Amino acid sequence: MLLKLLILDRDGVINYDSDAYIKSVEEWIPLPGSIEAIAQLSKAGWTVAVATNQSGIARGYYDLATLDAMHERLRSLVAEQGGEVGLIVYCPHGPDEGCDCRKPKPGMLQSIAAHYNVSLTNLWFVGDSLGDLEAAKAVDSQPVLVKTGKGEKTLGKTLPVGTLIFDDLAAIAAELIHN
Ligand SMILES: O=P(O)(O)OC[C@@H](O)[C@H]1O[C@@H](OP(=O)(O)O)[C@@H](O)[C@@H](O)[C@@H]1O
Ligand SMILES: [Mg+2]
Ligand SMILES: [Zn+2]
Repeated sequence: MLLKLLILDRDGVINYDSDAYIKSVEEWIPLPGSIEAIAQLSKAGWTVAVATNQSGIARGYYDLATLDAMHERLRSLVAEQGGEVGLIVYCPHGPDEGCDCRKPKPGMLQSIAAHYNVSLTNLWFVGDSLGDLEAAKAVDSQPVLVKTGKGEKTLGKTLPVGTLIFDDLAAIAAELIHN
């Protein structure tokens, strides 16, 4: 049976983003409807994974223990709604380190697809930044833009051909669960 896998960007898709980075669990605040959306998708048989740039680690704004605490918070909130979060992959590197995992490079998408042994082709990757969409396009996945976080600003840029656009994660969940 084909695994129903959905990959999400984190900041600006699941939780509020900030130009000052999300530096603590207290600053990590879910966007309206995002926890419920993930739980509903999970309960409908979807595996929901996360691919997130976290250059704040390289910049020294917060440490790995804090990042893990944010992700434990995400997991517990979704669990409270009866759902679960799959693999969370992050890039802790800075823009100048030349790593393979920092979006718009597709390394994190490739890692997640390999973990679940699924094809990246047409796999939906949901993000709010152009780099998210470009990462998806690079591996023939389906770029999906949400208008939350930096999404409205990203809308003004030249998007990869075929990018799907939704208001928020709740709208994506409704689309995937009911179609
Ligand atoms: O949206 P995801 O990938 O989950 O995470 C984005 C964050 O890592 C941060 O990425 C930074 O970009 P730089 O890494 O400084 O280019 C800035 O855009 C911050 O506002 C943002 O919080
Ligand atoms: Mg983002
Ligand atoms: Zn990296």
